[in-house]
Amino acid sequence: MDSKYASIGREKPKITNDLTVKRLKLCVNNANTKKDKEQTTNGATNNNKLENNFPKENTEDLKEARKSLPVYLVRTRIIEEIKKHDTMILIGETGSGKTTQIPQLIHEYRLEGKSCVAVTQPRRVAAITLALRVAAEMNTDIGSIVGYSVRFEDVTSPRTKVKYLTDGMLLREAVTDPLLKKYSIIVLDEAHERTVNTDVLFGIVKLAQKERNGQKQNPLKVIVMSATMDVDSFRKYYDNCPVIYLEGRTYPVTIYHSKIKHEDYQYAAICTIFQLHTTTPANEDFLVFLTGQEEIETVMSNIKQIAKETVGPQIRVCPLYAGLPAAKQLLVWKKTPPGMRKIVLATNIAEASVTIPEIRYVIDTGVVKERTWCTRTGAERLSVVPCSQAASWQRAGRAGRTAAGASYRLYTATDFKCRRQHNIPEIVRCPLTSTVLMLIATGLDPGTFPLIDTPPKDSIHAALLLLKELGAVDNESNPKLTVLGKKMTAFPIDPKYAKILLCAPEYGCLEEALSLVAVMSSENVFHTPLHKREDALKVKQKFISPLGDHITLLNVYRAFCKAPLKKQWCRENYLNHKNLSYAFDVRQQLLLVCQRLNLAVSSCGNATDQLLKCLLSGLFTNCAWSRAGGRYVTSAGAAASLHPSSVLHGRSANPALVYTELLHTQRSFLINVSVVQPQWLQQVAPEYARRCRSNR
Ligand SMILES: Nc1ncnc2c1ncn2[C@@H]1O[C@H](COP(=O)(O)OP(=O)(O)OP(=O)(O)O)[C@@H](O)[C@H]1O
Repeated sequence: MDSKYASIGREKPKITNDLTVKRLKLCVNNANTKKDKEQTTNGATNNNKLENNFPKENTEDLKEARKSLPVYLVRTRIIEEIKKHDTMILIGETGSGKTTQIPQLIHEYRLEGKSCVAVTQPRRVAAITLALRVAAEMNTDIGSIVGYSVRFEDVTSPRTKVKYLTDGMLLREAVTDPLLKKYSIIVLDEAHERTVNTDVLFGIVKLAQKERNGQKQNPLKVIVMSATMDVDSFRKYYDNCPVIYLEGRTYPVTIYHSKIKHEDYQYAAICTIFQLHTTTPANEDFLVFLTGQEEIETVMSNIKQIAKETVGPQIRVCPLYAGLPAAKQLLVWKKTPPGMRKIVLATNIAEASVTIPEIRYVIDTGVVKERTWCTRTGAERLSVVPCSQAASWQRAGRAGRTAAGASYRLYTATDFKCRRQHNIPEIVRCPLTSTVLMLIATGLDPGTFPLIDTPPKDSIHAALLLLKELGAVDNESNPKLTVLGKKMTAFPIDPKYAKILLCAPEYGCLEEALSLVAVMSSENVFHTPLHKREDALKVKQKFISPLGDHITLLNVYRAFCKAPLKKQWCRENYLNHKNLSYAFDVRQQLLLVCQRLNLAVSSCGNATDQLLKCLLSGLFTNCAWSRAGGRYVTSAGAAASLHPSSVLHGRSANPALVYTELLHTQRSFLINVSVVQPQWLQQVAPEYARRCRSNR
């Protein structure tokens, strides 16, 4: 072993028993119909205090639990290493105690001095639950010594010494404080995730450290952590910094691979759930990885249906995905009564960092929804792809945290071995407009900024061009932020959407623009169950505007706000209550930013032209022009059709449209589309109109 690689701790991890599962059989017993007495937990709470859903544990028990963690057992060695090095990489098994213990130890040994230790997380649910857990372990209120900061929510105080925050939030802090002077130690956790934000943050922190440590004033320590990261790339990036391997885990996790290849992973997941459900004790909960909200809702309704006809403990099914309001996400942590099984259906947001205490079995479908982006056309491709080996290990690591567990992989061992080892960094496959804007706002040059993996040159160029056309920067070659651009950075949303809000006072429609941007920031608000499709479409008619999807969405949102019994009203109108409530929350937050910027909040009433022009002022690059046969061509020259979900689908063609998204599946589709007048483009974005005329 390289002498730079230290190894601390106990025996090797026990996570790699490769066993195989037999062909799964669905266990349904019609003779023993059991009513699912549990009313769904979805939206069952109007209690917005997040911590109320988080189980409270006895302080003495928590102290004992801490003492058994591998990290705790070697704490003095770890502290010595942290004292010795400015930067280090720490690799430790999932559940070994990296994220909850290292920041606490730093504070116990007062290594943070007079300032604070920041611990970044790629996802908000992880940042919140970790802070709650650590506050409980330290027997302190959340928001005092231990706090968290996530988009739209800052639960910290001047006393805070250990702060969990999303990497997006730390990036936003870097805009006003590029040297991150508030922190003496920054822990970059879950480094393997390779989101755009994490990758950019690595660079920001590296530059801040170089500057601060060079001046020998207020030096900064950096600790990079993960269970499954690509150590060589990171080590090279951080100038061959030392790597500490921490061995040992608290409980073993047995891995089972499917013997056969499954054509339908949802079906295989349901079969596995019921096979385990009928053969394991009720207090052993399940965590199932799926790819998105719609899939989770389908599987959830199947489980509830099958459970009615199956012998076994009562079931509570809990969804967990990014679009779910935070208070509802935390219902996953609420304890079930004895004799009831919890089945958590989650996207990859539950893949890293989180501990859901009673989870004993992970059911890993082995897939993830991944977005890729085409620089030339602006089309996004959303596809379900096999997840990396690192992701599979992380998923398995959600079991075995408070007792021994197992992970059932619904793919074969051979399939696993053929998969890529690590995630493809998001930075090489996603649009970079927000990132480039943030870098410029922080005073950094996007062209020379140090990144672990360099994005395609085209992506940076496309981002700079768009920012120039949005009026956020003055030019593309040596970009400086304009006054408008500076205001855009105040909004935690895509610069195109921020531009819509900033232009809205000019069109007298900020009330409506806020509602529309909030709904567009949420997942689909329409709920169209397959077996009630006709009914749902009939009910939808009353909201439909002949001008298209945006005004239709606004009609839905306005009606939702007026409805006294919102949940019932949503049910009757085939609308998704969760997503509309989320939009409501987002609108409140955006309104606060608008008020801070002194924007005039007026309403255009039914003057929809004003609102659509305003929409176009942010989305002018998203225009499509009519062609023969009901087809359209976008300003960037991509041929596309209206998505069947659009209210304009099947109606006569319009000369010009504005769309929210261009999605490529088997074909290219325009999603969320409205009718605009062709001459409006010239009025709202004359420079862009001239440039794209050649494509029409
Ligand atoms: N909310 C919680 N409820 C119960 N136990 C918890 C909770 N959070 C943490 N723990 C306990 O602390 C252990 C360590 O958790 P921690 O998140 O620090 O591990 P980690 O090494 O960072 O894991 P990962 O790499 O998966 O993020 C867990 O395995 C579990 O035993």
